[in-house]
Amino acid sequence: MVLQQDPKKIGRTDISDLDADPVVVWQHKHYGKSLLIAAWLFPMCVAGLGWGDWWGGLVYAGIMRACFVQQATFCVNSLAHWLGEQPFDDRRTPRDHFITAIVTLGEGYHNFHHEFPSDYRNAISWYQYDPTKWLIFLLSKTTLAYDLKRFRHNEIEKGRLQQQQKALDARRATLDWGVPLSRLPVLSWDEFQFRSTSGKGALVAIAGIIHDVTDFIAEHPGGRALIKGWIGKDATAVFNGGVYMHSNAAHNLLCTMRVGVLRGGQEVEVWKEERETYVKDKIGQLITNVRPLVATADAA
Ligand code: HEM
Repeated sequence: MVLQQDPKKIGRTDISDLDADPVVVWQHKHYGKSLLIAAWLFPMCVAGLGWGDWWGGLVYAGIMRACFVQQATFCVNSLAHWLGEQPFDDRRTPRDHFITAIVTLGEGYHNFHHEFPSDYRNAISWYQYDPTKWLIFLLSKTTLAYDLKRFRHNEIEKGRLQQQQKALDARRATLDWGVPLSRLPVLSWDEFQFRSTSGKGALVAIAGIIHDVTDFIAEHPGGRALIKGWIGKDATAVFNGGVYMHSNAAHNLLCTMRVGVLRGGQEVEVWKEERETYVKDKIGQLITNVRPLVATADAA
């Protein structure tokens, strides 16, 4: 910011969008004059015409700029890396924060700017304080159209959703979802049945996963008999609507009882038989009467 850079060394940036924008081109051409008017003459006239204090306005404008605006601008490189969140990408350091935005006239929503550097905005939501966004939106339709074309709403939403997903994943990791499938032993169907009958736990297979329900039999809201009747068997269908469509909470509870995975996936015993679980469709073909399975394994 304080040294004259050699463009040959640092390379050039494509500013065709800015060149195409009459407002930006006008401001660039009349930079010195607009600076004098906006930074000095305008505050001087407000104080002079309003209260007859011409010098006061001038001094105030100078002090404000020296003490506040210029210092505040550098908050982008300090506060913005310290306060707030990173709603678009957490690999880059700048963060979004309302306080920093107020101090820096909108620059505090810097995380967006780093993710989409060619978009002129810092903040994108209407309620976020970014005067540049409002000004350019009002004055220059061309810049807006150019940027929106390149950085579609879709891409911005993806970034937002990813961050929300990360936050959810972090919360999710604090809860017990049972032993991950990858760490469970793989058992054959015969092994599963042998263990169930030889007193090595009350095992029930559901959706290809073996669960030890020993401690839960007495607590089962559907009664002991129903759950006991499925020890050593595949209860996928009955658990998922064949007898009772269990809630998400029941699926989550089930996950905490996992002890193994069935080799070859699930054996849906009920579906092998032609029982009342099958109904005929309009053209007379047999279709299953059981509602679609809830992916129990997904809970992990
Ligand atoms: C194997 C592990 C099982 C677990 C962890 C389990 C868990 C639960 C839970 C938590 C409920 C309360 C309602 C809900 O949250 O959906 C429930 C209700 C029920 N369960 Fe199970 N269940 C299991 C197996 C079974 C089996 C194999 C059957 C049937 C063959 C069955 C039949 C029922 C019925 C009929 C109810 C409803 C009780 C009522 O509302 O009066 N459950 N179960």
